[in-house]
Amino acid sequence: MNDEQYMRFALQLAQAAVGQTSPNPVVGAVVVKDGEIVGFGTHLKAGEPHAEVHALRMAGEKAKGATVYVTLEPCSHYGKTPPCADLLIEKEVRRVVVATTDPNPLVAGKGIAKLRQAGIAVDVGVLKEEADELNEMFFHYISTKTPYVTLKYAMSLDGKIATKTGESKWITSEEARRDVHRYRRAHDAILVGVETVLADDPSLTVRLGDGGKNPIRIILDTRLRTPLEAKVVRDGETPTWIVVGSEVTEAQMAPYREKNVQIIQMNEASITIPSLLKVLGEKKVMSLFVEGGAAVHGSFVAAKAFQQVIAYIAPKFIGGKEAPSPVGGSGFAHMAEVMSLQIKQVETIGPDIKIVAKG
Ligand SMILES: Nc1c(/N=C/[C@H](O)[C@H](O)[C@H](O)COP(=O)(O)O)[nH]c(=O)[nH]c1=O
Ligand SMILES: Nc1c(N[C@@H]2O[C@H](COP(=O)(O)O)[C@@H](O)[C@H]2O)[nH]c(=O)[nH]c1=O
Ligand SMILES: [Zn+2]
Repeated sequence: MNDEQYMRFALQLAQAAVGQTSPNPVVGAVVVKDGEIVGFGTHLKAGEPHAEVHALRMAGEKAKGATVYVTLEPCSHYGKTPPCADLLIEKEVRRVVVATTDPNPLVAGKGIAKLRQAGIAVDVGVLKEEADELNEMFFHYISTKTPYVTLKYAMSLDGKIATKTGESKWITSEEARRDVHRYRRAHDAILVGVETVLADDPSLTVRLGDGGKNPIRIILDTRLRTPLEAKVVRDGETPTWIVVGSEVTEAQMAPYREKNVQIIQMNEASITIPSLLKVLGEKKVMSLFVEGGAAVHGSFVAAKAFQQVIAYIAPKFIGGKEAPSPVGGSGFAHMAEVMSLQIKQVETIGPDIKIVAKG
């Protein structure tokens, strides 16, 4: 096997933990000695050992003089765990192959420098694109301190997200909805507007597909209109945060606090997206899955405050001038102002189409 094949294995190991390591990145590591894989590991959970620690522990004595493949630059700082660069030096590995550097200001090239100062050969950039893609949410968060934002909507072939009477169950198939739940699991938080809560009474949990942890549920609700009997308030499945404007009174909030709902009060009468993202970033929300509805998507698009869009299109016609389309709000008046995206992926899921676009 060559460098790329060993790194591909390390990437697969990292991929296995996607959605479970926040606020840390996913990382995989493989130890090779005389053409034989003698150790491998992945970072499973923030605060637990890093990928390199698991791989070197498994390699034991064979780590000496070995080559180590790791999908992210070995850390060089004392976070919740000791630095991996020091461990690699202590185990006297001969060579380290790194897919991509770590933009975390605490690391950012220091890990590689430390290894080279200790006389260890370091090569950087093997399968860099794949490694960057794997941690694009972490990299965005660690460099902007605001969550990586994914917008998601499901619409009919004629561009409607509900009928004119507000019905929307279901537009897309079970398979497409299962795919959505995998995105819910991979994000720290899921966000909808109070109109969606009033129309669908959604639970916003990860139920279909292969399980995984529930994201925090965030409801944009300027005047606190979320019903107390809504599932997101009373099901206790996962934390619910309701974001309200500055006019909401303590008396209005009290009944929600009693139900362990966290209220985030902005210091503006209306909620602006940039200030919301700043507050969520401070609360260590690294990634945000915005599931609509139209008004909420409208505010994120107007602020151009998202990194990717996942659109599901069902082969159905809903029709009707009043039936809502995915992005509401005031919209751009002129073509010169509209936002251009890049299509990254087009695939069919059951009877539906899925399109991934990047801002
Ligand atoms: N109506 C559809 C969607 N509707 C998405 C809504 O925002 C809301 O999340 C739904 O009511 C799902 O709620 P729950 O969390 O499953 O209880 N999303 C989809 O992907 N397809 C559809 O057909
Ligand atoms: N998960 C991971 C790394 N994560 C890096 O270390 C930081 C977390 O450090 P700590 O708080 O000690 O867990 C995280 O922000 C990221 O920069 N580094 C690695 O060498 N290998 C790993 O497996
Ligand atoms: Zn580390």
